[in-house]
Amino acid sequence: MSQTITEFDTIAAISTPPGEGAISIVRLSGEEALATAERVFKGRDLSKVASHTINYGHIIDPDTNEEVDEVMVSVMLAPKTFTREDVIEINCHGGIVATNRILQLLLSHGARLAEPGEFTKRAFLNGRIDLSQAEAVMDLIRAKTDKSMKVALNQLDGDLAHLIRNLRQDILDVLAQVEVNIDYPEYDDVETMTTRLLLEKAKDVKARIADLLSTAQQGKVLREGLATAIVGRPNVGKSSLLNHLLHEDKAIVTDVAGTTRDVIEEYVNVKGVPLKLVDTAGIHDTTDKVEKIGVERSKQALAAADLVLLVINGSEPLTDEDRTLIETTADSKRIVILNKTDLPQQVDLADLQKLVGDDAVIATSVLTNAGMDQLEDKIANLFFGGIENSQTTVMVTNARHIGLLNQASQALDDVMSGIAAGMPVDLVQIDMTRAWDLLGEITGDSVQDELLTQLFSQFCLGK
Ligand SMILES: Nc1nc2c(c(=O)[nH]1)N(C=O)[C@@H](CNc1ccc(C(=O)N[C@@H](CCC(=O)O)C(=O)O)cc1)CN2
Ligand SMILES: Nc1nc2c(ncn2[C@@H]2O[C@H](COP(=O)(O)OP(=O)(O)OP(=O)(O)O)[C@@H](O)[C@H]2O)c(=O)[nH]1
Ligand SMILES: [Mg+2]
Repeated sequence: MSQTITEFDTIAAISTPPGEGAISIVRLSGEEALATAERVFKGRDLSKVASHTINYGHIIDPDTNEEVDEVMVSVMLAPKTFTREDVIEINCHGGIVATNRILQLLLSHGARLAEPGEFTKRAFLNGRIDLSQAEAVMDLIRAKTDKSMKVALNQLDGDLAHLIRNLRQDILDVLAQVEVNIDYPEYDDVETMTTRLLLEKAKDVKARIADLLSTAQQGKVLREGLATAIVGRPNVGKSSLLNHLLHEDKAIVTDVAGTTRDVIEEYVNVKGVPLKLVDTAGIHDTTDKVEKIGVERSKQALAAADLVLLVINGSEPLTDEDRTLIETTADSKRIVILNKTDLPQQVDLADLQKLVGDDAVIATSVLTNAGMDQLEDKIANLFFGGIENSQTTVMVTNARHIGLLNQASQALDDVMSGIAAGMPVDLVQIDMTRAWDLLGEITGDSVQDELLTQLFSQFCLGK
């Protein structure tokens, strides 16, 4: 589909964030991009300048002759452009008014407002990038850590696409071989030979898909952040811990129990692991109306968490509430933190270890910093075994890709069980072809229009 020549109208959008800034970019793409820009630009004759040049001049409203802004205009002619179409970028003074007026002028002189992601969609439809690369553009913009940016960048460079293409090619090769065997049988046992070929390839491709899927858990965390709930009784130091991990005094900390009344959410980068950190109101029985709602929300955050940091105050004896929390979080991935170890201790570390079970307890003092580094290491190791240093660069980070890989793996299982059950080769072929199709949806080689529309609609405007 990426090879078909399609006619596109000329689109325009503001490609920089809305609001005040030093410079804003209004971007145009399509056959009429140059002509549209020329209608509102006074300066050098843009139709005569070399491609890939930037040109000083003014934007003038041709209907009123009014000067709108002083600008620099980049002229990039097809095909060596972001969309493979003619692209014009107007670099204007940042600020909402001038930028919007320029966009409006372009819209009334030949361009249409781009849909979100439409520039990137064109890069895909015109064959410059595949679908996984287009999706990587968005991941790159939303990346929260160096590592997640690197993974997205590799995907943008086509690493995942390359891997998927290899898998598809291998399947195609074996399907072609099967056809030949069926059409020109050279041996009597051609059926056995052919099923063996299919079986071996199904096993091989399935194993390679499994490798990719094994990166998915990490990949998803890199993309979305690990939902981490800090829970514990009131006043144990939850908000202090959040502030410490953030390196910022975000949450209010006081010695009054019940200080945090609502759930606070912040992204932090702990040794390369992006955490979506949720500070919660201390969980306990309360009659205070506001606090009660906070406690309910804490319980919800707890239920939604990928990781629980359960904080216990070592300077006070364990209470029933502590014990209940230890019990209710037992099935979650959790780290138990024995805090306030700078004060005289009322909780014995060894006893607590025993009570908690397998999980190591980390003794900390947010006040003196003791144990904090150990805690950060533990969080990082729990999920990645030190992903920051890992060499894996091809990672599956995208829920759509994960779903398709799982389905393809299932189709390969069907190939194998079909063969085991002695199904005729042409039926087995169908499952093998299905695996090939499903993998093609990742790269967009076989993909439905609605899916494209839905995917690109999640993009930023002007991207
Ligand atoms: N001003 C500006 N900055 C930008 C972008 C943009 O569109 N405009 N980009 C938008 O995301 C990113 C850069 N990405 C780009 C990717 C490909 C091509 C491009 O023209 N590719 C051609 C030719 C490459 C070449 O000259 O060798 C191609 O691949 O055929 C341009 C930008 C980030 N910075
Ligand atoms: N000595 C000592 N005090 C601490 C430590 N961590 C927190 N505190 C103090 O304990 C008090 C409560 O801390 P917060 O972080 O507000 O506790 P919280 O768990 O968020 O409390 P609520 O929001 O009320 O549930 C504050 O006075 C903190 O300064 C610690 O490690 N040692
Ligand atoms: Mg608090």
